Amino acid sequence: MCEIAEASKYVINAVRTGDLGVAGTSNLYGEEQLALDVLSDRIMRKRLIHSGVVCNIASEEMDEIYQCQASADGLYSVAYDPLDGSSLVDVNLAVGTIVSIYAGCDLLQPGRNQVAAMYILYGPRVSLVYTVGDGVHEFTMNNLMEFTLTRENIKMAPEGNIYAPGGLRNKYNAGDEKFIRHLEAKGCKLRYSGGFVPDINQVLMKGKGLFMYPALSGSPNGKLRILFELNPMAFIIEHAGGAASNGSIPILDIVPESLDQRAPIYIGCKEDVKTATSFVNGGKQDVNMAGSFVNG
Ligand SMILES: O=P(O)(O)OC[C@H]1O[C@](O)(COP(=O)(O)O)[C@@H](O)[C@@H]1O
Ligand SMILES: [Mg+2]
Ligand SMILES: [Mg+2]
Repeated sequence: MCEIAEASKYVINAVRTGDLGVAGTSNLYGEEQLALDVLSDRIMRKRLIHSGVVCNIASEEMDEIYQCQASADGLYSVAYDPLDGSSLVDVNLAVGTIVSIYAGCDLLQPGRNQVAAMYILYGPRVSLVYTVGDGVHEFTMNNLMEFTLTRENIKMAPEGNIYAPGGLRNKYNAGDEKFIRHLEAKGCKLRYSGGFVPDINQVLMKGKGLFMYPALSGSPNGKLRILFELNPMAFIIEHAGGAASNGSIPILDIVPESLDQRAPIYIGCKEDVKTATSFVNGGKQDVNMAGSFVNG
């Protein structure tokens, strides 16, 4: 984890001053890679190899698992998104690195088996949030580029009034649309940046609210990736007292079958996630066209 923290210093340097162009290659999702995606991936991989404690690595920007060492003895495997939200760098919005860590060599395990998860947020300040299953803690980078502890044992309220909804709303299914109307009728504030790391960080640090990226028409599994994005964030949010669901089961209980598997997600305060899933599953509440809601 210290090696990852070190790597983030090079990633933030690349974000601040690096080439904003495309790399001319595409990743395993067929998405065009930016030069910054490729560089951040290389920085992370190099540090993880250098750590000497990693056997397998998988990343959003690599086509297959990279084996650092063959033996699993006392070693860890790491899945990561080196530069989440990279298409926001050119408009100077916040981006981040997301990391998931397992003991041994197997990366296709339910997220609940993670031994640690962390993210680094490159915003106006650089912060690092992690859990090893014993509380969620935040470090902030100081002017010497050292991380100092700024918040310990971060906890979320049972429900909140912020929502961050991803995906085109005209592609939402009826349950998700009703849920959004329910939030609007309740007076919740829309706060969506388009970067998963800052959007999750906001919900976690304010301690209230929910992020969702639901199934869309034509994309039944939404957009976000289980291994590189959803599992680490779900692990952190659950350890802060929140919840994360794909609409039916906890994200952390999904057994992944492939590296590139995606899932819909509702993540944040426990009660908010519960309400979201009840709407998605055609629950009790209904909202009329004017936006006020009625029980039915
Ligand atoms: O542009 P949309 O559809 O709102 O999607 C936003 C989501 O896509 C992402 O940018 C995907 O991540 P990458 O930049 O790593 O591809 C997330 O950070 C964010 O939550
Ligand atoms: Mg990503
Ligand atoms: Mg990415």
